[in-house]
Amino acid sequence: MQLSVTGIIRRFGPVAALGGVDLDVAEGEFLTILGPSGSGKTTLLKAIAGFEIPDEGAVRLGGQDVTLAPPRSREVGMVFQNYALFPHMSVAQNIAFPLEMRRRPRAEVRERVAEALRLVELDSFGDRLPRQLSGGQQQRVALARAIVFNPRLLLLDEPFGALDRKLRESLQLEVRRLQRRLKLTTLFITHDQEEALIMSDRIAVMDKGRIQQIGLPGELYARPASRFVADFLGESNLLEGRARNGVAELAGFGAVPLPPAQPDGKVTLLLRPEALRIGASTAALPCRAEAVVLDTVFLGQSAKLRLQLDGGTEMLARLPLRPSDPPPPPEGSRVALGFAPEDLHVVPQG
Ligand SMILES: Nc1ncnc2c1ncn2[C@@H]1O[C@H](COP(=O)(O)OP(=O)(O)OP(=O)(O)O)[C@@H](O)[C@H]1O
Repeated sequence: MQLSVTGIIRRFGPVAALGGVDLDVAEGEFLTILGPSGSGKTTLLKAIAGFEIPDEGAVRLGGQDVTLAPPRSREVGMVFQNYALFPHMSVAQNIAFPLEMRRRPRAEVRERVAEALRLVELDSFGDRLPRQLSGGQQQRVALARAIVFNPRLLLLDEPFGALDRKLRESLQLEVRRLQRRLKLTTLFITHDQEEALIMSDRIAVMDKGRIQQIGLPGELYARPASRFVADFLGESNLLEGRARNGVAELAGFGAVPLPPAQPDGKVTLLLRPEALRIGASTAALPCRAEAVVLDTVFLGQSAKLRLQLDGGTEMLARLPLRPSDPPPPPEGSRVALGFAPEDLHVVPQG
């Protein structure tokens, strides 16, 4: 169901955990709130779930104002990082709990629990206790419990935080598949930018109690609206320079052409590490410099290089590697670097 948050403010003493948040999540959309620790993500989720009453602003679900409604009445499913299953109840009893609370008839409970178990692929685990399951399985039970009553909205607060990488990745895909299939409006919280890029229809980047930018993952990555977003989402080279007559003077690279209509004055330019090329392939590029390799990290399908330009500026490059490619240049070697000016993004000042 459509969720709309308008002008939410929540203060704790002198701290404004939320400093005026506006957010619309469309029906069936998977929206991620991405932000560093302390940016206000959990406080926002609590205000939406009904565990925090905001000082100002409103929360609407399907057009209905629920700002002051008790959590139970909102019909919202939630999954947290620490599974929060009832340890003395079986898996099936855990999943049945929200239905029992709603006093659903026994036959319906049985049917819905079986269906939820099937959806999270734990059909044969109904009689086990939570402690007899792995972390990933427990989190799937928590998910089944959150969706078994057909919630109007699903809230996920760092649900994979305690899991190892492989398990995280398979659960990310599983949750996404399930969410699409059930067309569940979902708000997902993470501080992991890679997870946000993998899972989301849209991402809202939060900092200091405010949404700094909201958009499609590709849009935020390619055209961040501020230095903070450029830095927080993905790896970045942020180059400072001065623009004059459509050209910026950049240390090491010389005059670099800027996009049309760029006013004169200070500019911050974003160049993603994968846009920086090194070695022979730079010969035909209009923006070139020389650098020393400070270190090289081999990552399997790519290598990450930290480079230092002659003027002292450090840059990051990411080189895609095929199995037949020669090894990347080692530490201490001198290399040519270059990029195409169309790969630059001018980061708005402010
Ligand atoms: N009950 C509270 N009392 C006082 N301050 C609080 C309370 N809850 C949150 N805060 C403060 O509000 C700010 C936002 O906290 P919040 O938990 O929403 O951040 P977060 O983005 O979810 O962080 P994390 O990723 O670490 O969970 C922080 O500065 C926090 O210290």
